[in-house]
Amino acid sequence: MSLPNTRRKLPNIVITGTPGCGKTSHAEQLVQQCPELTHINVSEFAKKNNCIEGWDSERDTSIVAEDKLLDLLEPLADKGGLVLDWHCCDLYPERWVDLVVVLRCDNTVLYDRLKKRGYKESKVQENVECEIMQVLLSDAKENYDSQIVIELQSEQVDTLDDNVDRITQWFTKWKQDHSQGVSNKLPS
Ligand SMILES: Nc1ncnc2c1ncn2[C@@H]1O[C@H](COP(=O)(O)OP(=O)(O)OP(=O)(O)O)[C@@H](O)[C@H]1O
Repeated sequence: MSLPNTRRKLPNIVITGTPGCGKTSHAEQLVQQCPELTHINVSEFAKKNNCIEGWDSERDTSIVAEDKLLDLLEPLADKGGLVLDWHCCDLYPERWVDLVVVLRCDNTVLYDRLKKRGYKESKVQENVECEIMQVLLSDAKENYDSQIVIELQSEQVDTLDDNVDRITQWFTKWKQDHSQGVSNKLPS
């Protein structure tokens, strides 16, 4: 098992969940509250950096060249302080990741959000079924230590605020713990 790199001064946070659950809304609010963190919308990052290798017409979505994407993200992840916002979470090496936030959403609310986006019915259904089957939660638990995986509901604006406050508290504590750890290890 490759453990997180404790030499980083800032943690890396993965925000995952079924499309429409609120990953980008959470990530944007989190970096507003914690300006030391950098939000990476991984899907946009992949497009901007030519990491798209095709189109999945059945799923109506781009196919991402994951190896190339990981090579580009690696130096950023080594520095730390990333908020990685994408529905996939099982591709990042364990050593990069300090916290995995899995956002969950009520099926009816999610259905309405995806419909509002103009997604075709089959894509809406596929995503709602993915949420019902807890696919992203299972992926997170299978790929990372269960102690760093947290599940948060994301139906209302109030809960979004509460969730971001909780992640901010975790971030502040992580920094405190690790600054003590680093100073303890300094040679006399
Ligand atoms: N907790 C919440 N309360 C109210 N509205 C929310 C909440 N979370 C997300 N939304 C709304 O749901 C919609 C989808 O949110 P968002 O784009 O953040 O989801 P996402 O998971 O990043 O989607 P994608 O994976 O497709 O990028 C937006 O209109 C957003 O305002």
